[in-house]
Amino acid sequence: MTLIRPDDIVESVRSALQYISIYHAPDYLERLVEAWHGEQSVPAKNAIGQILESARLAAIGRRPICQDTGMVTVFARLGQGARIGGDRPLDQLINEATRLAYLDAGNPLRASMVRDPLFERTNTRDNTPAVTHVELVAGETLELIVAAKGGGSENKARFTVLNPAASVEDWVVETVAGLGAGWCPPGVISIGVGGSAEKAMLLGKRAALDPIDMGRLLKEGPSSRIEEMRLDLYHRINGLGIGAQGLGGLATVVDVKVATYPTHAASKPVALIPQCAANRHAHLTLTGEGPVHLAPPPLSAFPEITTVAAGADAPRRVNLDTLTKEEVAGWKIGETLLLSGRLLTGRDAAHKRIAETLAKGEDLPVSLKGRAIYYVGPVDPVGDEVVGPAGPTTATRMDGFTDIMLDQGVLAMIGKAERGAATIDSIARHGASYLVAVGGAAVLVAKAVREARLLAWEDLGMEAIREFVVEDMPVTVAVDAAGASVHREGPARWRRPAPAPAEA
Ligand SMILES: O=C(O)C[C@H](O)C(=O)O
Repeated sequence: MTLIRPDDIVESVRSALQYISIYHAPDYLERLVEAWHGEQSVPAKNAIGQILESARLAAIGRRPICQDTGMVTVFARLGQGARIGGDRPLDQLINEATRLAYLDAGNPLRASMVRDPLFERTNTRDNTPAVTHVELVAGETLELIVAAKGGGSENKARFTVLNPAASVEDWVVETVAGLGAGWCPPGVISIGVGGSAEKAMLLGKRAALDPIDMGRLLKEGPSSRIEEMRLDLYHRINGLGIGAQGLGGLATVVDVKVATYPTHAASKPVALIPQCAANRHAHLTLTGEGPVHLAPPPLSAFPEITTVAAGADAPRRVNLDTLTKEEVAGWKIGETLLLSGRLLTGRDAAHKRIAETLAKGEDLPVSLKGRAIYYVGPVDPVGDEVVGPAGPTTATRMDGFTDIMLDQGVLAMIGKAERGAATIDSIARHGASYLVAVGGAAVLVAKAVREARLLAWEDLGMEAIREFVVEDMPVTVAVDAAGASVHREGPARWRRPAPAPAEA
């Protein structure tokens, strides 16, 4: 019987969490580079380029690839010939590892977990608890898959039970078409089919963490019906034209996974799990011989890409301190802007509190008139950093508050992913604009922040209101003052039929 020491589990998981926060998985990166080379849509290519540029900066600086350092999810397979020493349950050991990894003094990660999902939603401040799944298997080792799943992609998980004769492919393609871009494409779509409702979800979740092998499949062709289905879905989803960040383009997925399990004759449960550009996971096997540490990938795995054009193609520069409606009216969707000046920050919890404060007839702690607001929850800074990685959060969640914000005089909002129809109308009515930064390019965005200070509501943790002073922060105009939306027009322009199976 193998004895696995509890401290070895804590150390292995701690170190894996730090590792995956910093380094993109090389197999994902490889496909992303291919997607970048093949992308013909300029805004989408630029977005992929920013993710790649940011990935390299994260690896060099040993800082998180995304400000959303995720919810820790661990799949454990304990061999029945192995025993974990001590009397602390495995989930407690994993929580301890999470606490240590997220509070690491050299590379603190963002605490995103809230206790009590229904009411208070108070941040636990150390990103615990993790979500742990344990399976007992034959063997004498402990296998751990350690993942950190971002909230934006987790929010887009979907489940259905189809009739046995219905097409899984059609449901998947239709569902992805309606998901929007909050899951930060280009990424992986993972499908779990069969079992019971919860089994299908777990199949999909687990398969999302398998190695990316679509490059091989495209080259060699399918050798099973599942592989045929994966290729079909890959082409049909990319044919939707969603593209990187939903800006319209050729690359929406770099891989599609399908996992199955026997099911009831009356059922066809189907889970759809999107995996974002921060495709973080590590696979460890503990054999009883001490903790496992992963060797960092060589820097050559991270290509050098420069994304912001110079000279005649240089983007328009915008001074946020003197922003006017007249200036905003001149911006057109798809255009890149370089923002400089003072920028407010605020996301879900701050918006809710702003609405509650105004509803009570009280003054806000900061005037919103003429301001731009960035939907962000940054990582805490270390060393000489002004702010830690600080990419955008999904703007769609702020739609319900947009009228209130615009009525208060906000002129521009910055986030990621699409806005709803009513919000777009409201933006146009107010002569404002919605801009997008690239989700997954968090280190690159943070480099543009020259100063950061807390303005209000510190108790909201990473969701507090801050003021950034930015210099040349790159953004793309997503909704302009005339009410045009890049997330509507981009995908419509790049949508195309999937190639027939023989051409694929
Ligand atoms: O929480 C965040 O910073 C981002 C979130 O994962 C999102 O994609 O909306």
